[in-house]
Formats: sequence, C-alpha cells, structure tokens
Amino acid sequence: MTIIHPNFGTMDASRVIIFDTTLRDGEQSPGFSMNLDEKLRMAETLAELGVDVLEAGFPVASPGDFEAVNRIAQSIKGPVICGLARSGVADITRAGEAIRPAERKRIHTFISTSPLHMKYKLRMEPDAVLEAVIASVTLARNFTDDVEWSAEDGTRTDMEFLLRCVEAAIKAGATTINIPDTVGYAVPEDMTRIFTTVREKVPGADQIILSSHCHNDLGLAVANTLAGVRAGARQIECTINGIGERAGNASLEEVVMAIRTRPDANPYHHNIETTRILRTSKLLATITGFDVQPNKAIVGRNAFAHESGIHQDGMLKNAATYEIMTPESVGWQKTSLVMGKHSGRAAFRDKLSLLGYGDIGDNALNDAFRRFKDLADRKKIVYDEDIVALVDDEVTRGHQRVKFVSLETWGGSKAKPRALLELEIDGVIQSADCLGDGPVDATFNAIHALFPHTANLLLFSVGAVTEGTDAQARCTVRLEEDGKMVDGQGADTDTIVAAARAYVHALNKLITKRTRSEPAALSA
Ligand SMILES: CC(=O)SCCNC(=O)CCNC(=O)[C@H](O)C(C)(C)COP(=O)(O)OP(=O)(O)OC[C@H]1O[C@@H](n2cnc3c(N)ncnc32)[C@H](O)[C@@H]1OP(=O)(O)O
Ligand SMILES: CC(C)C(=O)C(=O)O
Ligand SMILES: [Mg+2]
Repeated sequence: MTIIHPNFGTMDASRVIIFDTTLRDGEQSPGFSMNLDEKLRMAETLAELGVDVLEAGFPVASPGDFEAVNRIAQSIKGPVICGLARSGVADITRAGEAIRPAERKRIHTFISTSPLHMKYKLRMEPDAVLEAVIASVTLARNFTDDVEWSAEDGTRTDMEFLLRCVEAAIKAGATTINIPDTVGYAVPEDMTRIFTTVREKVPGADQIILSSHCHNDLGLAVANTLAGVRAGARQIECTINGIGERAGNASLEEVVMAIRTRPDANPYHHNIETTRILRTSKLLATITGFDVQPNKAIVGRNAFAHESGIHQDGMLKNAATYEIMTPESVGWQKTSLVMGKHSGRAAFRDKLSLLGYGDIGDNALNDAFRRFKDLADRKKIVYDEDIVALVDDEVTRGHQRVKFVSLETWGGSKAKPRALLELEIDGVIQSADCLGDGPVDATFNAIHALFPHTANLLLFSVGAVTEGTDAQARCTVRLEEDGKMVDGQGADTDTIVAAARAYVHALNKLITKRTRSEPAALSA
C-alpha cells in the first residue's frame, strides 16, 4: 500500500526520511547545551544539508528551549520543524505553540512502554499508559496533521503490549511511529524482529512511516538503525557527529554514507547533500567545543588520512585500494598522505614533487629519505616545512668537501661546555674534542680544529621551523673571508646539531667561492 504522508505526500517505497535530532537528543549530552543563536545557526546549516525533519527542541523544558523551537519554526525553511512533548496536556500545548509559525510542522510525543519504565519511572499501569497514548496523539492532532508517537524503551517492551500501543497511536492519528532503542540495548536481529512484527501484525502499519531511533551504548546504533530500515522503517533518527544521551545516537553522516556507499545492501535514497557533511560536523564541534575523535568515521581528521607506506603506495597507484568513498563526497578537499615514521619512499617522492622538488636525483632522495625517517622517529608530526628544511639541507650538501657526520655535546650550568664532533673531509672521517664558552662555541671550535680556516663568523641565528618543543631548529651562520660573504643553513631537532650543519654548510659555500676565484686553492 502506498503511504501518503501529510508533509511528504506520496512516499516512494525506497525513500528514507532523515530526521535530525542534533538540537534535541544531541543537546541532551552533558556539556552540549547551545544558546539561541547557536541553535539558529545550526538549524540553518542542517536545512542546507537537506535533513527532512529537524527536531528543534523540547519546548516545555524551558523558556529558552521554547524560544529556540519557535524562532527556528519562524525562520528555517525546508525541513519539517518538530517539537518534542511528553504525553501531558501542558507539554503538547507548549510544543504546538512553539512550532505554530512553521510552514511544515510536527509534534513528536512519547511515553515509555517497557515494564521497567512503566513500573518504576512513570509508576503507571499499562492500561493507563495506553490511555495516555490515545489522549496525547489525539490532542497533538489538534495542532498539526503530522504527529509522531514514540514508544520510549520500545526495544525492551513486551511485544504484545507494544503492538497494542502502536495500533492505538495509529488509530488516534499518528502518522509516524517510532520504536526507539532508548538505552542502546538492542542487537540488529532485535530490530529486524520488532519492525517486521509491527509491520505484519498492526492494522494500518502500512499507511504510516515507521521510524528507527537508536542509541550507541554498545556501539551498535548505526547497525541497528540500518537493520530497522531493512525491516521496513523509512525514517532514520540521527544526529551530527553521533552526539546524544550517554554514548550518543546513530550518527547522521555514518548512516547516510552507509546507504550511499553500499546501495547493494541498502537500496534506499535520501535527500542529504553529502558534500556539506564535513562543514556541518565542524560547525557543531565549534559551537559545542567538542571535537570528534580523529578516527571518527567520515568526519574524523584521520578518516581520509594515510600514514603507512604500504597504504600510501597503494593510494598513489589507485585510491580505491584504501578508500571506499571519496573525501570530496563528504566535503573534505582531498586525501591526505601524512608523512611519518611509517611512510615509505613512494609517498616521500610524491610529497617532494608536490613541494616542488620533482627533479631531485636518486642519491639525494635516498639521503633525504634516510634523514626524514630519522627525524620522524624523533618527532610526532613531520610538517611540510620540516621536509623542505631537510631536503634543502640535503640538496645543497650534494658534492661538498666537508660533511657533517655526528656530534655529541655537554653543557649545563656546572660542566665546561664540550663538543665531540665527527666530520667527513674529502672522504675521510675525522674527529675533534673541544671546549668552548657554550656548546655552540665548543662545536664551532671543533669545526675550526678539523678544518682550519680564516673566515670570520659574522652572524649566528636560531629559529623554529614549526611550533612545539619537538620542532626542528633552523640555524643560519654567516661567514666572511677576504670580503666574500656566505650564509649557511642547517635544520635539526637538536639546536646544536642544526648550528653545526649551518656552519659546515657555510664553510662549503666559502670553499666553492674560493675555488671559483682561485682554481688552485682547493685545500683548507
Ligand atoms: C528518552 C528521552 O530522551 S526523553 C527526553 C529527555 N529529555 C529531557 O528530559 C530534557 C528536558 N527535561 C526537562 O527539562 C524536565 O525534565 C521537564 C521540564 C521535562 C520535567 O521537569 P519536572 O517536572 O521537574 O520533572 P522531572 O524531570 O523531575 O521528572 C520527570 C517527570 O515526567 C514524567 N514523565 C517522563 N516521561 C513522561 C512521558 N512521556 N509522559 C508523561 N510523563 C512523563 C516522569 O514520570 C516524572 O514525573 P513525576 O515528577 O510525576 O515523577
Ligand atoms: C524521546 C525518545 C524518542 C528518545 O529520545 C529515546 O527514546 O531515546
Ligand atoms: Mg533518544
């Protein structure tokens, strides 16, 4: 039988309504309260995302919640605007008033139906609950033709009683019936059984929309939601970033992308403009102050990032090897190949080419890669600037007479600063052990001892390549000899090593200059 819905008209059998409850159930997460302006901004963004129903709040909860629902009803065009209400007259009347300005509006009323909730929370007999179901839906219909009724704790409800309540709600005029997994207790098989039974046994169930509202206490909210849809639900209740009571609700981005990515398993369609997902997720994180975890599906910063060499190599050959959807389809600009200690040569070469070093020779690439691995072992994040510093260092050192090999230094407030330096000069490794006024001075003395020269040190400066205490230091050394001036640069996480590299770099430049003007003067 075809469903004709008061707000959505004739429903195509494979169409799934996306009911967003970020501003209601999502806001119930401790610390996630939003003020009026924030709710309005969020509602606007959700409307642009293409949600079908926007549950804007619980109007009886507070004057602020009433105002937020009311202002959203006045100004947000597109989605059906919905307000939540318990079964009492005051709640429903308040919700009805709040949503009144909306072009398309819904009241969502609920009451618990599980034995546990009825006995201990409501302290009501099942028959009284049944009466409340009928009275609440009937009253809500005075405010709008679009009424949703929810059986709170539905998945722990006795099936016979659930069927009686659902039938009563439909008869009273409910156009959507929601069977929530309020405490995230269900497994997918429960959802299949419950929705199949309701569809098969309740008269009129084929003329209303069944809805799935799942919580994530066992990490099953998305799987349970999709199981509900496969068993006949055509409305999904979900939140951006999966926020909501306790462990949260089914995440909108996950259910939507599961439908889009696996049409073979989920042959349904929805109206979500998926390329707007990331910006919606980021806006919510900014407003609430809670970022999603890096490994969060779809919107986490690692969802489309690859650090390990084997994966990066696969991604460069064909992105489908390690990505089941494109980053662009959910709003990311592109896949990111993160350079770290697990990266391989293929990704390193690709990164160099992106950074403008496409023509670096194999030897320089191998040397730079070795130093990159060494750096990545010491540094949590290797930024592009680190790689530039490192490669510049390597390229300029290609054919130099003097090469830095190793350095150990001792300093502090008690010991006399000392440096033990090894340099490779004309292919021979030599070492010197020198003292100085500080570890940098001791290091420069050691360079002088190993490669005597008459150049004057004009400038020594230190800066950080990136932020953080594990950042690479970038040092500059300026030497002058016979009116010729050269600058050398060196980068390393150890400032003294960076200084030594900079000095050696400058020295090599000076030797090159000397050689050009006096071809015979090749020795120190
Ligand atoms: C599963 C869910 O997400 S349900 C939605 C949960 N969200 C919220 O609770 C957020 C907003 N809530 C609030 O601001 C407040 O709880 C209010 C304004 C709704 C009610 O506040 P109070 O009147 O102080 O009641 P309080 O919160 O202490 O207790 C809830 C009362 O509602 C009753 N109740 C709970 N659900 C329902 C229902 N669906 N229909 C009728 N009564 C209900 C409880 O039995 C309890 O009644 P009692 O006071 O007679 O024992
Ligand atoms: C109000 C209802 C639908 C709810 O949030 C739940 O049962 O989890
Ligand atoms: Mg809920």
